[in-house]
This record gives sequence, structure tokens and C-alpha cells, in this order.
Amino acid sequence: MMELEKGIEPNFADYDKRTALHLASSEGCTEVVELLLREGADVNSTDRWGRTPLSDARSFGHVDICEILEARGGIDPVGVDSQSPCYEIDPIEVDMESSILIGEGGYGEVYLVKWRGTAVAAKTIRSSIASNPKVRNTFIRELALWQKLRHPNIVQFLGVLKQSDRLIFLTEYLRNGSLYDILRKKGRLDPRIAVSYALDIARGMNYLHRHKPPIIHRDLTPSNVLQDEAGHLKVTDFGLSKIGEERDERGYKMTGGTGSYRYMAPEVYRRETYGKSVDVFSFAIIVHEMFQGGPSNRAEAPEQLADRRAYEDSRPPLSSYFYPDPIKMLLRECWHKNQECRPTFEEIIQKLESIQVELQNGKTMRAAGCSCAIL
Ligand SMILES: Nc1ncnc2c1ncn2[C@@H]1O[C@H](COP(=O)(O)OP(=O)(O)OP(=O)(O)O)[C@@H](O)[C@H]1O
Repeated sequence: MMELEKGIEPNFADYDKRTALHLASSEGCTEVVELLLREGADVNSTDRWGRTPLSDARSFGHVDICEILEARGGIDPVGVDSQSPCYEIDPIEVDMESSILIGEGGYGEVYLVKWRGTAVAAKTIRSSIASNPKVRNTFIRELALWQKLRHPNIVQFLGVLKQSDRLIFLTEYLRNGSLYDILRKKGRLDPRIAVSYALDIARGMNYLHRHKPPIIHRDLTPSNVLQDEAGHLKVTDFGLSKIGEERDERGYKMTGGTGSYRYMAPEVYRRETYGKSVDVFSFAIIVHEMFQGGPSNRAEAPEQLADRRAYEDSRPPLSSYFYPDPIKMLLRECWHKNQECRPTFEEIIQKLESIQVELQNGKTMRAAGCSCAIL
């Protein structure tokens, strides 16, 4: 601080092009790292060996500093990131001319295109987002992580299109559309189908949460769950909402536009620090919708709904006879106001599997306070 007050430039580097931020990151000096970043130090300055401060913090195992640097858009070109660069696809292999618009989300449009003759989904990222180098880096890092993932309930990432001005990436194409489309078309689902869909989502999510390091989806909604031709559901777009994430002195927060309010965990809405269980909360709201046939409070503005959930502990109604008792119990646990009390996806899978067996055996599952039997 004294040096900075004397007027020394925060990006001043030595003969090896190493900055104070490199040194503080190597030595584990968290407060100095925070100070330097506040004073405008370049998070991605590279030394003579092409190492960034994040490369150093990773090498010396300073996890808290890695998190700080990553939250500021830090990349590690010589380490983990470079071992798995994002697979690049040559634009001439993609027939963008005959592309068909299939949807539009918060980040840009989604097209059905042919890549080497195969139908795939091309997700375009708005230039207002992709032109910011920090955001672009974060996006590419998230995609590089996505490409390593393989699971039957996770949408397969295929690669990024080499284009300087825009950011376009390809994933497998799921022609049956999203769970949102299914619920809009079919309304309330048969309990056996709802449970098997819930299991698909829980298995995909469990894979993400058990990943090292764990991947938090942060924006699990019915439009981020797609159906394959065999009728199974796959989770998509995990981790991408990180680009809308902010960090302040208290920890990670999501900006208002990140994550859909209707599925947002109370702690996220209150802008508190959060963990994996935010996805368990969103999962519960989705399962509720599958039994209900769509959102329960359609008339209420999503932001107002999230506000009531966060400050008045309001939750969707469970009184109707649509919900078998074990599902009610599961939902209450999953949307518990205390994050610690929510089950893990591993536990959710076990519970759903036994509910599935009961349903398959034709056992009637009575709904509490109601004389109807559900099957
Ligand atoms: N791989 C895919 N295969 C088939 N359809 C897809 C695929 N990816 C997205 N879509 C369709 O495009 C729509 C928009 O997707 P996108 O992920 O961009 O936005 P979203 O999930 O609806 O919203 P947000 O990005 O704000 O969370 C989806 O609802 C889905 O119908």
C-alpha cells in the first residue's frame, strides 16, 4: 500500500515480467491480492513464462486466491485451462445459411444447423456479452469445462466456432424441445412420468455436483432441461450463469438478471452467499410444476414471487391431491429455507427410486388429508 501511495504503478513488472499480483498470488497473500485488484492490477498479466497470477495461485494451492482471481476473469493459460482448450470448430464445416431459429434465451438465439451433415444446436452469444474480453474468457472457460463432461442426462457440448466477433458454440440437438414446452403442451404429468423425469434431472445434477470441483448450475429451469428422442431428460446450460455473477466483500452473488426468479432459491434472491443446494431448491419447484402442470402462481410477477419466497417463506401450494405423500415430503425438504437441511441429489435419487418402485408395483400413494388414491 505504501508503494502504491508513493505512485508505483500496480502493474509494474520486474525483468521476468512478474508483477506484484504474481508474487502475492504465489505467496498466498489474500489481502494484498484484493488490494492490488482494487487498485487496477491486471488479473491476467503474463510473466516471461506465460504464467498469470492464477497459474501461480493454482500451483501453490491457494484456493481462496484462485476463487478471487477467477471471479475477476482470471485465466490460467499454462495450467488446467490449457490442458483442455475449448474444441474449436471450423466455420466452413457448419452450414449457417440454412439455419433455423429454434429458440431465444437470455444470452442469444439458438439455431438448428448442420455440422458435417449432422443436425446440431448452435447457441449464439450476443455481441454485447461476447465483446467484453473478461466475460468472453469466463464463457470460454465454462465451455472448456462443459466439454469434459459426459453423462446420459447432460446435454453434450460439441465445440466452439472460430469467429472473432461473435461467440457461437455447438451442442447436441434435442428435437423434442424443453420441459417447459412439454408442460405447456401436456399440462399435469402422470406421476410415473413425473418421477422418471425427476430422476433424469436428479441424476444429471448429481453428476455435476459430484464433479471435482463441483459444478453449480445456478439457473436450473424447465427451459434448461431438454428431452431426447428416447424420452429422457438432459440438463443444459450449467455454469453459464456465472458470467452474470458478481462478487463483493461478502462472497458470491448473482445479479438480478441471473437465474430465473421463479426457480430462484431464497438465499440467491437475498444476495447471500450460496452453495450447491440452490440447485436443489430449483429442482423442487420444477418437480412441483410437473405434478401441477405448470407454475402455480402464473398471475404473479416472478420477481414478486421470489421476494415472497425469500422474505415471507412462501412456497408453492401442496394441498391438492396431485401430490403423493412421499413427493410432498421430498419437496418440503428440497425447498427448505435452511440450505443445510436440503438433501443432496444423491439422497434425492435414492428417495425417488423407492417412490418409483412403489408406483411401478401399483401401490396406491395416498395424499395426506384427502380420500383420493393417486396412481
Ligand atoms: N440443444 C438444444 N436442442 C434443442 N433445442 C434447444 C437446445 N438448446 C436450446 N434449445 C431451445 O432453445 C430455447 C432457448 O434456449 P436458451 O438456452 O438460449 O434459453 P433459455 O434456457 O430459454 O433461457 P436462458 O438462457 O435465459 O436461461 C430453449 O428453451 C429450447 O427450446
